[in-house]
Amino acid sequence: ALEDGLKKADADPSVKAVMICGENGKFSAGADIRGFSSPKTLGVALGPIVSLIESSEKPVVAAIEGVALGGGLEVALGCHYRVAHAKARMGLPEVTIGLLPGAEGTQRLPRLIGVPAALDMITTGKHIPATEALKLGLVDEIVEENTIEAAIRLANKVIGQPLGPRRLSLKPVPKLPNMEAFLQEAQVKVKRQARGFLAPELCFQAVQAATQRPFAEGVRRERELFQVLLSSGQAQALQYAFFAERAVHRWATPGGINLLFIIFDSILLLSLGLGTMGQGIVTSLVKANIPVVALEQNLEYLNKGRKAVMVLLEREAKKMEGGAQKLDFHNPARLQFTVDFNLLHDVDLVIEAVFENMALKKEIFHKLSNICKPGALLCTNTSALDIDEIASATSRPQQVIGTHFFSPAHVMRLLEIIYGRHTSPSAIATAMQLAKDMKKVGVVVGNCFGFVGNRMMFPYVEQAVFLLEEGSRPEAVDQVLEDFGFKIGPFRMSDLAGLDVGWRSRKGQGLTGPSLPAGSSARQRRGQRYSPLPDLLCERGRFGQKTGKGWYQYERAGGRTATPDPWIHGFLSQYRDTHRIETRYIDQEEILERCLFSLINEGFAILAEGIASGPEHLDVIYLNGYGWPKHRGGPMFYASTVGLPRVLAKLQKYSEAHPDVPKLRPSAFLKKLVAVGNAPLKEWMSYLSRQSPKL
Ligand SMILES: CCCCCCCCCCCCC[C@H](O)CC(=O)SCCNC(=O)CCNC(=O)[C@H](O)C(C)(C)COP(=O)(O)OP(=O)(O)OC[C@H]1O[C@@H](n2cnc3c(N)ncnc32)[C@H](O)[C@@H]1OP(=O)(O)O
Ligand SMILES: NC(=O)c1ccc[n+]([C@@H]2O[C@H](COP(=O)([O-])OP(=O)(O)OC[C@H]3O[C@@H](n4cnc5c(N)ncnc54)[C@H](O)[C@@H]3O)[C@@H](O)[C@H]2O)c1
Repeated sequence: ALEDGLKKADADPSVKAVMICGENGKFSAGADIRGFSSPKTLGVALGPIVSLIESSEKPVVAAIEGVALGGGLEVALGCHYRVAHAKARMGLPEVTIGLLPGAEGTQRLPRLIGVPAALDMITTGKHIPATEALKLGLVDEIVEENTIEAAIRLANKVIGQPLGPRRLSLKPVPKLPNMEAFLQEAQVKVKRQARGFLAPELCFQAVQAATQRPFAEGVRRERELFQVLLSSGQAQALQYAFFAERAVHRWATPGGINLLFIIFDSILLLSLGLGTMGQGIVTSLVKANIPVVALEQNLEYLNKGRKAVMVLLEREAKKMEGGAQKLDFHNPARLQFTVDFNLLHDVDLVIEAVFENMALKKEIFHKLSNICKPGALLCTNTSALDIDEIASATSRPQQVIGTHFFSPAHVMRLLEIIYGRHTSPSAIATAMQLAKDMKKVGVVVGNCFGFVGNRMMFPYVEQAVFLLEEGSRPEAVDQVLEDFGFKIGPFRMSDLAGLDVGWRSRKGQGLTGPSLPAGSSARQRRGQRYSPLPDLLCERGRFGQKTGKGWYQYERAGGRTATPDPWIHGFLSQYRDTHRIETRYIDQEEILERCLFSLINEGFAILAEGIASGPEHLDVIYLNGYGWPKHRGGPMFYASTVGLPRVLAKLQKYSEAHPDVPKLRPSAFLKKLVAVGNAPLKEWMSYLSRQSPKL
């Protein structure tokens, strides 16, 4: 249509100028992402159309409202002028779906805004607001009112002016005094951050081509690189993740009705407990412009919590400087700190984030149930405790729900929303709306120990520790998983989170500590293999970063630089001697498979139990809460790319070698999917007779 319209306009002598706009207040979100997996649309090339726009003998002006992203922005770059609405956003986000701008954007953008800014936009995919676009010279004008009228005004003004200087393909790339050095440094940075993710590096190469070759050759290079990415499994994984994230948003009642909710800017929300999690939750709520009351158990904790929240908010406010939105946190009507439980009367929603202790949580929920107004929703941030048991302490279990934030809560996007036996659909819908308003990804899951994310994480960490018993080292295991793409491996992660957290939980479960029955075997619990290694470290005060020692050593307590610790190596070999474990060399493949396949196996069990509605839910949780490498699409997608028969065969092999480890025993659901012929991921759930009871 664009091509036809342009040709008509060019041929019609009564047309003096052209304005291109989008419909319904949006310029364009770029190419249809679904088209990349459909051979039918693959023949359609946008680049030549952008060139056609640019070569028009009549001035073409883009009127950018809403978004101009990807191919949309590339169309705008082909125009001779760009007018944007002040609220519009622009970007080349192709990298986030595993691609690069494939319609000549990598060649035109550096010519317009210079290499550093173009490289930043193209390799990160970030969206920039119109105000920043104006500063960069990406747009010629921004307007508060009618963008289309403004674009037509500009078009009329420039009729008859020479178009050559406005054709970006004819412009040279602005020179830098140190272009070579700049590019070298930029490439190192891109490579370091990519950790096996191809697209940022190929984006870099395309921009580099713009600095080294004439426009037409640069375009050829862009096309070659685009094809490499298009046929890579990584692009498929990221595009799957794009739609998976949107699919988990579509939440409906059993009757198919998507209920709606409270308008959050008019409600008062209470955050209870201002520790690590409470601080991040309050910060996120303030950022989302939701009025909040923060409550602590006493003044000492309150003052400590208030100080920490203020530091976080000041930092956030700084980041937002120059943008359209301001953080309003000095106004007591927006943020209040208190130790007075009477303030609970007026709140519409409570998020409890006190210590992870069932007795305390029940006491608090009993109190909340008595004090809060009847309609108030009561949410708990527990990491693993039973939502039904917490709800049983209230007279309104239908309004009790788990809202599991991830640390740091003002940064991590994931919000696991856990419904209990009695939780009402409107409570679930309200929690989903809260996630959306906080710009988080809400994923609704069922109630079980550890819910989805932590439950899948347990076998992964368990395998990592078993591998140490059998002969590996923390740094070797971490290296394999970091090479796979995780930001940090399981041992660095444990050191960061604090080994004492798991220790407390295991004591609570009677797996270690004073409640462990006398005479228990050191390496067996309830008939299953158990590793006391993490407990032994905790008994020696090695809690990780906070104590300066854990699986690694650190420069000081609170230090962040992990160094392999000879003490740990000696301790492990002594431990193996004590328990007569024969040390063996464990290769990278075994490390990777035992850690990942045990996690995936648990995912299949979760699906079969109806704890999650589909594999996309598990993947979205892992991509947004657990640092699973995005270009691998999430654990269940990864399993589908490895092939379920291979995952099953490997689990069978490891399970035979370790019969006392139930988490390695292949789940019945995985076996079924293999038996029906390695069903594609989209069809997995159709092989389950029982769907989730409520969703
Ligand atoms: C024109 C020729 C195409 C032929 C293909 C052949 C290729 C060969 C030639 C190469 C040409 C390359 C061109 C270019 O360089 C490549 C691209 O443009 S890739 C696409 C780049 N754009 C994006 O990545 C934008 C992605 N979208 C977003 O970021 C957000 O959706 C948004 C636009 C900011 C809006 O956000 P929200 O308001 O929060 O809404 P949702 O995110 O929930 O979206 C609503 C709805 O729209 C669907 N959707 C959004 N963008 C796309 C898209 N680009 N393609 C397909 N679908 C899109 C989204 O999925 C939601 O629908 P739902 O999934 O809920 O049904
Ligand atoms: N830390 C994490 O990484 C993480 C991640 C997800 C979920 N969680 C969960 O979040 C909850 C809080 O964890 P945390 O790490 O923030 O703990 P924390 O120990 O840092 O903070 C708990 C806070 O609760 C306060 N508190 C205790 N009793 C109270 C009462 N009666 N009234 C008001 N405040 C009270 C304490 O004073 C303390 O400040 C736990 O359930 C935990 O399992 C923690």
